[in-house]
Amino acid sequence: MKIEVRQVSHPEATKGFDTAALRRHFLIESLFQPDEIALTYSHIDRLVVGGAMPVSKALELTAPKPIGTTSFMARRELGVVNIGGAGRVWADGGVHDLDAHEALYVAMGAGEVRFESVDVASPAKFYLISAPAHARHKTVKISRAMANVRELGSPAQANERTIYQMIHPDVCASCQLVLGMTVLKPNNMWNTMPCHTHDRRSEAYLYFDLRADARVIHLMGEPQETRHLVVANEQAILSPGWSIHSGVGTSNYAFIWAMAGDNQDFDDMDMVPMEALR
Ligand SMILES: O=C(O)C(=O)C[C@H](O)C(=O)CO
Ligand SMILES: [Zn+2]
Repeated sequence: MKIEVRQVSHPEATKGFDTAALRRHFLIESLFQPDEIALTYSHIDRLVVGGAMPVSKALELTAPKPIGTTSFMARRELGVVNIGGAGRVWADGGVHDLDAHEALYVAMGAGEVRFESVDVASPAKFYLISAPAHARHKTVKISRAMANVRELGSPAQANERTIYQMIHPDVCASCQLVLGMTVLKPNNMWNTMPCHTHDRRSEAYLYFDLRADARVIHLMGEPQETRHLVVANEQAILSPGWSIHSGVGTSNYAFIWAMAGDNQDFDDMDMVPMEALR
């Protein structure tokens, strides 16, 4: 298992970052490595973001030093979304089969967590996102059918998309984590525009189902001081509370968003008027 620690960047420092520094601080380029769990520990809301890609063996989620407890789940909750072939997750004493686009909420105190692919020829790719937790809820599998569905956007704004809220107070209880998947309708390229910030919560995006030769131009930064990251398929971005998080693809794509912080209110956003963006 690998883990990289990223410190918090102040918005005033971020203004002076060149492309390489912006990418080093805010972009996670390689989450899915065969037979590896690759994690990034970010000090924004102590989010742990990563991927587990079991191929020839099962992979166990252990607790390296930055986690600070004897087991990973001792004082944390975990969201898992499979974006690959069929897979299985052992957690909380049970086995949970996860097909593509299915999610699992793993409760604090779940004990050992292990990941396995059903078919070596089509390995599972488990996206992982974890936040500190203070209470034990239920470990629950969330299919797309169980998600809270929100339709947003319009063809005229090239942003028609479906939001599947999966770890959300209307679907399952969690301490901090709120997680979902947004799927752009064909020929619609913009996500989260008009854009917003929410200083009460940090967020992470994992872009996926993007063609290998396509990119998402992800917009970040304070609304009056925007920067961009050029993002490839299966790469993730970290979005501190002060930053907008929006993107436009050169081709169709989907993404998984996840948040943690002071509240779980999806609609608690500070919308940025278009004329304020710089
Ligand atoms: O398509 C969107 O808009 C989103 O998915 C927005 C994210 O869910 C978000 O930023 C929630 O705060
Ligand atoms: Zn947001």
